[in-house]
Formats: sequence, C-alpha cells, structure tokens
Amino acid sequence: MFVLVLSKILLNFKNKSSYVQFASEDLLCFPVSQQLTGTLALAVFTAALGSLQMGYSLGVINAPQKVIERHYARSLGVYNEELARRERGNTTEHEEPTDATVVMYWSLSVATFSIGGMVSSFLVSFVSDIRGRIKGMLFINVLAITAGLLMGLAKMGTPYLMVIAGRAIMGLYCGLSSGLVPLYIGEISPVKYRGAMGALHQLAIVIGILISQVIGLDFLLGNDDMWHVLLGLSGAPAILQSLLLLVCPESPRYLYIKLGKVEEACKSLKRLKGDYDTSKDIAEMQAEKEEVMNEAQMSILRLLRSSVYRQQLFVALMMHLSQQFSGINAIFYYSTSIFQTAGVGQPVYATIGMGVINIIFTLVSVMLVDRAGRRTLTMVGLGGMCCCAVAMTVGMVFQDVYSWMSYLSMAAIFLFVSFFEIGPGPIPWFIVAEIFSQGPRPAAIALAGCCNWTCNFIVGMFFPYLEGLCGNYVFVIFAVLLFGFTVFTYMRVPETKGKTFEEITAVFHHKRGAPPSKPQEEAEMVQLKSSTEA
Ligand SMILES: OC[C@H]1O[C@](O)(CO)[C@@H](O)[C@@H]1O
Repeated sequence: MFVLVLSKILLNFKNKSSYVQFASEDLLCFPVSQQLTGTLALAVFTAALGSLQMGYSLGVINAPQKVIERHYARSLGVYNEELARRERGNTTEHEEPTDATVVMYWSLSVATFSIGGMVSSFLVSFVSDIRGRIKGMLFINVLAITAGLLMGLAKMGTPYLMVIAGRAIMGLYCGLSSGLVPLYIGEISPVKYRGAMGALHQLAIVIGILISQVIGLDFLLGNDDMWHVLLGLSGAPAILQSLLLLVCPESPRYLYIKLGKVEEACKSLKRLKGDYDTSKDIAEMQAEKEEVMNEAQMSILRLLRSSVYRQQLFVALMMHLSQQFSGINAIFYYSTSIFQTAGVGQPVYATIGMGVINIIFTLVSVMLVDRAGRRTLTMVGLGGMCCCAVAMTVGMVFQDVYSWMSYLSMAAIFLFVSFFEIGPGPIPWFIVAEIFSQGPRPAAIALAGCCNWTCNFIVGMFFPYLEGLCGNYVFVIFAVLLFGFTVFTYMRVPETKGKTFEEITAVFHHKRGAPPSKPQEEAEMVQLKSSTEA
C-alpha cells in the first residue's frame, strides 16, 4: 500500500518534471528541481520504515492484552481461578481482571512507551545534527533492536519487567524517529510535493498499526505461545532500515547548510534527482543558510519565556494537546476491550476494521489538506469526534436495554477514528513548522513533540483507571474536552494554507489584540540574538 502510494506520487512527478520558481515561503529550503529518481523513492521508503515501526509499536499492545495479562499473573503468582476460567473461555464478556498488580504492570507496559517518547523527543535536533540525518537514523536503530530483543526474549526472564523495559526503550526510539523521519523526508522532497511526501510519515504509522493488529490475531502471533515474538518483531524494521540506510544519500541541506560541504551536497542532490544543474538548488540553500545565520537560534527555555512567540507556541501546544486528549489512543491501546465492553461479538476483527478505516482516512486527509485547509479540517475532525464520543457513550449505556446499541457503539468508534485522521491526526505534526520561523523552529518542534508524548502517556497510563471509575460514561470526559478543543480551534487557530510566514505572523499579532509592536519585538529579537551569540 505504502509503495503503491509512493510510486503514484513519483509517477505524478515524472509527468510534471520541471524546475519550479523559487518562492520566499519555501525558505524552509527544499531543493528546487522536480526531477525524481529511484534513489529518492528508496530514501523516502527507507526513512518511513521508522514511522512504520512507530505505528507497529503503538498498535501491537492492543490485541494480545488478555494473553499477556495472564502471563504476567502467572509470573507474579496471582494467577487465580477467575483468570483460569477466562483461559478456558468460560467468561462473560464484561469481566475485567481483578488483580490490581496485573492491571498496574499492564498499564506500565502500555505507558512506559510514551515516557520514552517524551524524554527523547527533546533530543531530536541534537541527534540529527551531530553526524547527520542518515547516521542519526542508523544510530537510533540500536535502541529499536535492543527493545525488540528484550521483548522477544521476555519469556526467558521476568516477563513484565522485560516487556516494560523493552517498551520504554522502544519509546525512546520512537520519540527520536518521530522527529528525524519527517525532517529527512522534508529535506529531500521537491518543494511542490513536500506535503504529499511529508504525509507518508503518518501513512506509514497507520500501516504499521494495521500490520500489528493483523499479526496480533490469536491464530497468528497473539497467543500464549507467540506473544513474545509479536512484541519482539517491533524491532524488525530497524534491521532492514539499517541495511538500506547504508545506500541512502545524506540530506543535501545538512551537508550544505550545517557542514558547508558544497561538493558533497551537489553529489547528494544528483543522486536524489538525477544528473542536472544544481546551481538553483545551491542558491536556494544559500538563501536558507543566510536566513539561519541572521536569526536567533532559540533554546527551549528562551522560547517559553519569549512574548514574541507566545501566541504561536500556545496554538502549537494546544493542537498537540487536542490530538492526544481527543482520546484517540484510549481507542488504539484499548480498542479490543472497549469493543468487548460495547458488546461487540468479534472485538479483534472490529479492531482490524478500525485499522483499515484509519489508513483510508489518512489518505483522504493527504488529498484534502492543501485544498480544504488546516483549520477547517481540524475543526471538522474535532467536532465530529465530539459527536462520536457522545454516540459511543449512548451506545454503551443502553447496550443492555437494546441489543442493537452495540452497532451504534461500533459505528461511533469507526467514525471517531475517521474524523481523527481527517485533521487532528496529521495536521499538528506539520503545522508547527509552518507557524515558526527557522530560529525558534527546532525548540518549538521539541516542545510540541514532548507535549504530544506526555499527553499520550497520561492517556495510556490513566485510561484504565478512569474506565474503572466512570464505567460506560468514560467517553463523556473526551466529549467535553473535544468540544472545548473545537471552540479553541475556531477562536484561535489561523488558517495557514497557502500563506507565507509573514502573513501567518501578522495573523498572530492581530489576534494578540494589539498591533504588532515592532520596536518592542525587534528589541526582544536583538536581545535574544546577542544572548545566544554570547
Ligand atoms: O493514527 C493514530 C496514531 O497517530 C498518532 O496520533 C501519531 O500521529 C498516535 O499517537 C496515534 O496512535
């Protein structure tokens, strides 16, 4: 599927192969030539294997929950009669494990993944700059392979400890790769198709989620004998990626702007785009280099303190907050048990259906985002999710009264996921780069990534407890939050589609209530610049 979409984009490129005009809003420095080669396809595919791995790790913990919980219970010596009855299949559908220690270790297995992501997302700019994007991706694969080994060998040690450690290390890998992959793809993509190629990151994530759901079926790997292999396979794409990275070209932008290696940058451009005159691309990267030198590089702390970027930062963080507090990962991590509670007969297949819908609507978003706009799609997505959360609650509350209510719950869950992928899923990742200029951009991306992973952790860790507390009404919490996020988007998020950076900045100043106080702003910029230079 991924290869199909990639080749379609490439075919489209081939038909339109030409040089594009240099535009000021494209100062993010993407090469100017539209020429495409197999090397570019290979490089994008190779990088996206990191996103695939992230998706696999997000989805893999879902289907085998009961199997792994049983294993934890045995290992903890709390495998009681109730759990034994479950194993024989003499269970009622609404039973939940009663042992608090098993619930705690399970919740930790889910949530330590996000803690890893939270910690490492801060290090993205460091890892990508020390030895380049390719070596950065190669280096972090050590984490993925270690994590895969820990989980794959979990039966040989203390399973719950090895799984929790493996998930934490895999989280470290994913926090880094969720920054490195879009960065590398963005830097090597031709400007005109940057959006389509950038979206392949999210597409690979959702494909990874579906693969894990399918091979997590109980007659494949989601069973007592094979669950450790299922978890261990999380590290497998890293092996393939490590081999392929050896033949991928380094980002020309990193070579030219960061290292000043003109010849190597030209060589890399030619490998990515064929034999052509690279002077336009080099001139464009030179403009980017000058821009970088003119602007203050900001630390995370400075960005947090700066009044100039307060509005942008607020919007960026709120968008990531709404992505995660929409409850999407409550559905992804726990969908099998949610479907079970909702009275759905074959919960695992419903989960797989959800994965398919997830892919379809990510593709819809790829096609719509440059036409309908970011703000509209985010608002429609969040508003739609809010209505679905209400419908889900109604379905779950009345399922014992009307049996058909389980269909309502299932339809509501499917629609919830569809609305998520239309806007709130993919948009927060790239809107941060759109609303921040080169100076504060890395710090903003680190903060936004950390906010995303932190909220992901909170949902993963506390959702089972909330569910225990609120029962069938648990999605009312998300409905209320989603309503708030929809109103926020309407009031505060500007449309960035087709706008230059200057136009976006002007909108933020206007929203701040006061006209752009240039002297004050410039004074702050000068102060920031001199202090970073010091
Ligand atoms: O497709 C759903 C997945 O997408 C993400 O938001 C990442 O963009 C994950 O947190 C979630 O599990």
